[in-house]
Amino acid sequence: MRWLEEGCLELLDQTKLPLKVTYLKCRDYLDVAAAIKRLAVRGAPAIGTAAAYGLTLGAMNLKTRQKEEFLSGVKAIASELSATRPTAVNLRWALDRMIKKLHIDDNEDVNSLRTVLLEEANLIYQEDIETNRKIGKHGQALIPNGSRVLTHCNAGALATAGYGTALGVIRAAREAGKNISVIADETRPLLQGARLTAWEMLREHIPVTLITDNMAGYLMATQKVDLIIVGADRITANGDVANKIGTYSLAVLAKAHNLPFYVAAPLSTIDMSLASGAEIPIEERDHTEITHLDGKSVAPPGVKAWNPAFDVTPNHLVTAIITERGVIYPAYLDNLDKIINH
Ligand SMILES: CSC[C@H]1O[C@H](OP(=O)(O)O)[C@H](O)[C@@H]1O
Repeated sequence: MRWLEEGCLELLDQTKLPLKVTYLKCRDYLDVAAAIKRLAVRGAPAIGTAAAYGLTLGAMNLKTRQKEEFLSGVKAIASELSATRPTAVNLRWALDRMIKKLHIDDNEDVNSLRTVLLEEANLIYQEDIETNRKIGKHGQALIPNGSRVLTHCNAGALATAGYGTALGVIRAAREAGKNISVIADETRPLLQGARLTAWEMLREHIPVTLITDNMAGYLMATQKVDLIIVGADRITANGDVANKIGTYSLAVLAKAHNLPFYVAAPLSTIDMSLASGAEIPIEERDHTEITHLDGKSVAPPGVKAWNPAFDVTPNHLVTAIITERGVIYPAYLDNLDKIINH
């Protein structure tokens, strides 16, 4: 994504990848909200960053010059953007951070507040890339040379402002000269692994092998993988992890096969207000994402389908959480508060 000087947000339309590289020009917050809802932009940090720019666009299009009216208008837009997807906490984190910027200096007029919002959105964007590089630096130390790394969904540059979280660790390991290969779960139903992770890796000549989700167990049983690394959409105070549906199954399999299971995520993904994963709102999406493939029905008409977009991996199945501040091991999670707030 990039902010264009004429005052619009340009988004790579991820629903069209890998076959088409096309861009959306968002000129109002409603364009961004629609893009988030249909996963044209997706991935916890990416939707937070896009929402920050969406709020900026909304504020620019508010006609009022009256400050109180402007502030309540911006807050209403933030609520609409926040409601687009319930699970990734980065969406709310980014919007809350933007709103907080509007109360610092009461002498600001509406126009200067618009500038404050754009500057904060740019900061969120730049910091996310820096954060991902730090996650990569800490995480690559855990990846032995020659590792075959299984990942799920897409936690790459496409899911962030750039560089990626789980794929950022892979990028950092390769930048450190390690010979790393990737195995990508296709990640039904929306195929983020097949369409997006494979695309990112191939573009950078990082060896990648695509598998269907139901092959992961046999891959581990036949010793064709050395470790698993995934992203996250929300991590609770006890270290439970919400991530793309299918992550929990991988974590159970990793435990059964005694393989390391790493989660790479920025601290903005950690929600200390929730004690455990049972409290995480899990997005349920339209059943046609399951019954149809590329617009064509693959199931008998009228069949019911259950389509939770995420699941929750309990902390005891997580080997470590890799953040920009370092690696957190579940056994020390009671220090999470100190790590986040030190
Ligand atoms: C870097 S966090 C990416 C995270 O978000 C994805 O979900 P979605 O594609 O529905 O936005 C998936 O859970 C990834 O791990």
